[in-house]
Amino acid sequence: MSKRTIDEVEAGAPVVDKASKKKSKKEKKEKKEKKSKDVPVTQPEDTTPAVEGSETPAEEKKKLSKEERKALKKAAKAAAKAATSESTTTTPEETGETTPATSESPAPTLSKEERRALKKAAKVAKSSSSIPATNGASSTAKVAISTENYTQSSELTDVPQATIDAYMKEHSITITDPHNLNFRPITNFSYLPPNSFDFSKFEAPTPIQAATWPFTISGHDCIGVAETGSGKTLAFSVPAIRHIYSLLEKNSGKNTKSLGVRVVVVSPTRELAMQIFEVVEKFSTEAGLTAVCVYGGVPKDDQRRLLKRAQVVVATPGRLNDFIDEGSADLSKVSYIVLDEADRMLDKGFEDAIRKIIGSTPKTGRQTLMFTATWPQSVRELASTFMTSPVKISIGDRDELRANTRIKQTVEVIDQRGKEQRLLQLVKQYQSGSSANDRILVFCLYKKEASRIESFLRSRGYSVAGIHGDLSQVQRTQALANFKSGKCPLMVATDVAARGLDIPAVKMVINVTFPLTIEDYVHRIGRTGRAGATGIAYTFFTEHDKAHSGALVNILKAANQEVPESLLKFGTTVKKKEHGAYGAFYKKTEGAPAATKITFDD
Ligand SMILES: Nc1ncnc2c1ncn2[C@@H]1O[C@H](COP(=O)(O)OP(=O)(O)OP(=O)(O)O)[C@@H](O)[C@H]1O
Repeated sequence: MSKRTIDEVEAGAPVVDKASKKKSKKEKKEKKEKKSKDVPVTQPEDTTPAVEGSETPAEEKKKLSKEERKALKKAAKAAAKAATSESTTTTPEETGETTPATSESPAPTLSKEERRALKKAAKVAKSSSSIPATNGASSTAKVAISTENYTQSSELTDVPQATIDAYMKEHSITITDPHNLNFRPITNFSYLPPNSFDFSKFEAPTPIQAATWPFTISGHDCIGVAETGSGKTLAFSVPAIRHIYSLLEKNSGKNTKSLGVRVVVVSPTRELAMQIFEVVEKFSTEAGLTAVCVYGGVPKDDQRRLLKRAQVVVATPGRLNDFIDEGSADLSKVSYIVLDEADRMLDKGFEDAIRKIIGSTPKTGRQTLMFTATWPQSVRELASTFMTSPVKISIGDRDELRANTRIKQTVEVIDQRGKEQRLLQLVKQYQSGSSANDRILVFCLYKKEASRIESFLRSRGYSVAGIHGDLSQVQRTQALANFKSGKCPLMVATDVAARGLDIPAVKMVINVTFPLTIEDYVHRIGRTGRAGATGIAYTFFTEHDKAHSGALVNILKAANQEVPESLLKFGTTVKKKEHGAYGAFYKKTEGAPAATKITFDD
């Protein structure tokens, strides 16, 4: 439990009866003799947990002498100043946004009186019997939370702590929070701050939405890791729109057009960018905002024109950088940036493009979010260089690579030459009779291979859609639309379709050739079993893929799937994945603050 701070005390320490006041006086005298030089650790300045039924700050201050109040004020100022000067996230004057100071801020140098007042205030707070643990996830009493951009709803505060604990445990939610905030998960849409979002088609927020929203809405950097198909898009889209709302509130009088681009979401593929855009555009339009999707393979003119008046941009890195280079994209006011499929975006192939995009946004006053289903060690160090004291939230044990457990995985060790016939058998078996229109997604590794498999299936009478890099964007978009609508329930794709695509009711994924990385395997099979559904995945494994056998065995075991003997024969050693710049091992940043890690796994 973190120490209570001056902010918390000012925000509302509880009523103190005479007896405790007397005791407090006595303790104060004893402490005074000890002359301790310690100063309580400061909390982030926008974190002001108030205790239910507590006093107002003014009432609380009455309990201190005039000099003590004065010293207290001075101490608070000094603490705030020290915290602000340490924090790398500063407030853009224009928006007046929150500046989350970090718990790593050093204790300021205080005078003797200030220290005394601070101690007294801390003691007054401590002497109350109704002070809960300050960590919302594990405390035993109700805590009302209020920060500049987020106030926990009173209904959520009223939820019994046992219910919150049960929710955290049921969904294996792990929050690593360097700020020691006490946010409860937003387990019901009605607990969100007032908004005009239409959530009517959903019952409740998914765990990644529930757990990240308080942190993202309140303006903190955040890494969200949750299984494929778990609703990460809404997890970052809802706070994105709220972010602009709060900018508008703070800039009342300004119209939306003069805001410029404030929100950027970057995605690794064009199709995923378009899919995210569909979600974001709906919310943006409802809020009277303009969103634009910027991606390659299509003419630039329309995108360029929309960029001039957009507040929200969803983009693939290449095209966005083109626009930055030609001066059509001004990212100098961006204050909310999301890397979706963050580990892919930080991978070698995209790293430079991402550096350039992030480098075009303001260094300070920017909220940076990263979302993914896979979070390999190899990218964590690099990620931290783009973020300020991020809160890390994972659903399930995601420090180790995990596949969605609702997907039934079957691995068949096979001879290279037998792949086509086995593929045909499976398609026949799963697309027959009443299941004739069930969607099957077939993954290949290479574009040429995808074309060949597509032709092969077509030659056997199947209507097949294809999506890979050798096709024009128009062909790709059409193929995906046909697959989504069910017009063409069989699609052959390369890894361009592996990540993020949310295609309704894909019954089965077949990996004809194993992907380049084990993370891609998890993403590929994650095209099925989405939003709580079940799914099936078949993977052909050959001698050529043996470097992946150990990692694949681990994935299968962790998801309680059968591990074939024939796969074990290839060995169980897992090769560490390396990042060119950071090597195979993630090294903790020297001097980083110890974060609070709350794990609810059994
Ligand atoms: N609260 C909710 N309740 C039920 N379904 C939801 C909820 N939020 C989102 N969904 C649906 O869940 C599906 C998957 O969501 P989404 O595509 O955001 O998953 P994801 O976590 O980003 O997956 P991936 O890791 O594959 O990118 C979508 O169809 C979306 O509409």
